[in-house]
Parts: sequence; structure tokens; C-alpha cells
Amino acid sequence: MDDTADLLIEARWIVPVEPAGVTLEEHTVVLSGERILALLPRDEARRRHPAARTLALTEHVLFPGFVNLHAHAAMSLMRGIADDLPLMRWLQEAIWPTEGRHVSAAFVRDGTLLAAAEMLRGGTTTCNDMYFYPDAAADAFDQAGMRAVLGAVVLDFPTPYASGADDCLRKGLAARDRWRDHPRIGFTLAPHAPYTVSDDALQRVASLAAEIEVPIHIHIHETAQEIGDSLTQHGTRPLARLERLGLPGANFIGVHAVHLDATDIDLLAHHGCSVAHCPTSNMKLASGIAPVDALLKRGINVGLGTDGAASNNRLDMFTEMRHAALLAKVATLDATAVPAHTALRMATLNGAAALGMTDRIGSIEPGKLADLCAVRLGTPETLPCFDPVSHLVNVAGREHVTHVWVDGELRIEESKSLLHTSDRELLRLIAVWQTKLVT
Ligand SMILES: CSC[C@H]1O[C@@H](n2cnc3c(O)ncnc32)[C@H](O)[C@@H]1O
Ligand SMILES: [Zn+2]
Repeated sequence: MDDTADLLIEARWIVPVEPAGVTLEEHTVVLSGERILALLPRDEARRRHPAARTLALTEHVLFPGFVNLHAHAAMSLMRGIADDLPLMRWLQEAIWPTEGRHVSAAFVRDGTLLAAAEMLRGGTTTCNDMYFYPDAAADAFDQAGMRAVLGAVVLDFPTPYASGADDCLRKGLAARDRWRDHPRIGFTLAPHAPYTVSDDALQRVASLAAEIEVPIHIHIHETAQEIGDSLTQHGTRPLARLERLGLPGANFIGVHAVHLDATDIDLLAHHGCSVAHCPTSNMKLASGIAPVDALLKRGINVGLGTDGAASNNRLDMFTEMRHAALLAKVATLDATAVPAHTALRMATLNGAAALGMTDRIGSIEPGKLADLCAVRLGTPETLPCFDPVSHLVNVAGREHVTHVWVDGELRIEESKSLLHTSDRELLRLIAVWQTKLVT
């Protein structure tokens, strides 16, 4: 690594997330190109690196960019089209028919540009996405300058994207090949859910994921109906069926994981699986409350996701942290469940861990990539501030984000987007889609 310092970011507070529980005052993050060179007391950084540019964030907290561990970015074009429905009616009566009529590579590219703009403005620097046309989504994330992990989705029925599971895998692997050397784009295998993918296809996913060394990203145990249907159709709970087919392992990201009994939790812990907790989506679709406190106490890695904007209806990791913390307290009747520093770790380092990326992102440590977010805590509604981590979860929101870096590149400056696609052009694109979707 080149050790020429380019930029000194001096902040009132720095929360590196690792080591856990540490908040540094009057420190500096030293950047060299796309990497973090050092984390030093302010005066020492100035002394050691007198030639570097300096950015003084005098009333801000600096922390690692959020890792959104589960999203369907392009669904932002369907924000608000189907509120107040439970999951299966939401999918079958509203979402799948709309997807059937409108989803195309252009839809995914434009919808993902919209989502990336929203996520970056809210401090999210990495998105673990799952949607049709991952190649088009990768294009959009690349253009926005975000880091993304795209799911090579697998569904066992025909969609506008593919004729079935084999076609999905062929297209997903081709997309992965095209993006193989890109520094900010990665891939997972993403079977949609146990109830939409056959045993044969799931087995193929398990062996392929081991062969090409990518994570498996799948919705699991989202509703009580999913468990009941699986027992009727397969004679087992969904996770037990996936275990029989060889899917759970350290590379397994189970999304939602709401309806878990003791054997399910044992299984997740035994195989070293991760869970993507989506508290807002789980509340909005009335799916239930995931037993996050119990999962964390069993040592299971739990990250946070927004799900898509059609079931949330925002892509806002501040909201997810707050909902995760509050839901855990109300579910356990224990006010100590999911304290603020745990919620922040779930939204950053735990997401990176689920994706196998802790060597690169998720915390502010020398050698890691400079994916960073600054939040201003100097406004009347954020003062006084005794603990900036408590404020990030309980007080601040995405409206307080001022600066966001991805790979050391400034993407949001003084709350203004520096995106490749101008705000005006993006709004024009979205207006065209809105008209199409209602006709
Ligand atoms: C295979 S692409 C993604 C597919 O999943 C649908 N979807 C979005 N949110 C959820 C959810 O919470 N549970 C299950 N399926 C979901 C989306 O509409 C696409 O069809
Ligand atoms: Zn989802």
C-alpha cells in the first residue's frame, strides 16, 4: 500500500466500530487513495502528514458506511404501490403482476440508480442486492460509485428475466464473469426462497456456491404460513430442508428469519450462518418479530437490511437500527436488549462479516477501504450529545448525513450528491417510470 497521505479527516468523534465500544474524540482518519492509512490523535496526524489536505468536521461523528445486508434496489420504482398487505397477498396480487408487466434491464438500471442515490445520501456505502437483471443493477451501482454485491437470483418459474432455474443460473454466472475484476462489485447466489425453488435447483446452488466461493443469499422463515406450507409439502421446516440439501454454512445469509424455533436457531448457530434482519419490512408486512436478541446471544452474526422500497418504504439504515433496537426491547421486555452500539455494529461490521468482507470494509481500521459516513450532531434536535453512538441510533437520521466516501472517493459532500447521474436527470427518468407503471 502507498503510504502517502492524501486527506486528513478530523472529526469531533470517530466510532471505528472495531474495537467494540470505542469512541475517539479529537482524532483523525488518514486516507491514502482508496484506503485508510491510519487513525491517529489529531495533533499527531497533523505532525506526521503536514502536506495532506485537511477536512475539519468539528461537530460531526465519523463512522464506517452502512452495509445494507438485504435489498431489492430496483423495487424503488414500486415504492408505495402496494401498502397494507401481508407478504403472500402483497407478492401474488400486487408485486409479481407488476414485475411481470414492467421488469426489464432498463427498469432495473433506472430503479437501481434511484435506490443508490437514496442509499448514498443516507450513509449506505455497500448494498447486498437481490433482483432480476443483476448485470443492469451492477451497471447502476457502478455508475453511482457505490459498493454492491449482486444476487444471481434463482426462481423455479418463468419470469420476464428467465425461463426457470437453469436459465437464472446461466445468466447470473455470465453477469458475474463480466464483473469479475471490478473492485466494487461482487456476486452471491440468491435462490429467492425455499417455497419458490425446487430441491434440485437448491442442491445445484449449494454445490456451485462452494465451488465458486460466493455467499448464498435467501429469504427464509419470513412468515408463519411459510413454515406451515413447508411442513405440509416437504414434511420438514424450511431450514431443515435446506440443511438436507446442503445450503447452510458460513457463507449462508438467511433473510428475515422471523419464525424460528429452538431447532432452527441451533441449526443456524451450528453451521455459522448469518441472518439479515429486516425489522421495518417485517413490521410493515406484519410478518412478525425476529428473535434477534436470542440469535445474538447464541453468537449468530446478525446484520441489518431494508428489504425493497415496496415493503419498507425507505432504504434508510438509521431507521433499521432504531427499529432493530426498539423491537428487540419490546419483544423481550428487556430494555438492555440490542443497545445502540450493537445496532451500529449490526448495520456495519456484521453486514461485512456476512458477506465475507471484514478484511476490506465494516470498520475504520488501517488497511481497510475508506467507506465512511459523517453525521452532523450540532443542530438543535441533536443537542446536547453525551454519547454519539446513542445519537446515531436514537436521535439522528439520514437528514443529518453530510459526507459519504466510498473507496476514498467523496460521493456526498455537505449533504449534496456528487453522483454521476445528476439529480435532475434521475428525477426525469423516474417520472417516466411512474407514468408507465400506472398505465
Ligand atoms: C428473485 S428477485 C426478488 C424477488 O423477491 C421479491 N421480494 C421482495 N421482497 C420480498 C420479501 O420480503 N419476501 C419474499 N419475496 C420478496 C421481489 O418482488 C422479487 O420478485
Ligand atoms: Zn427481500
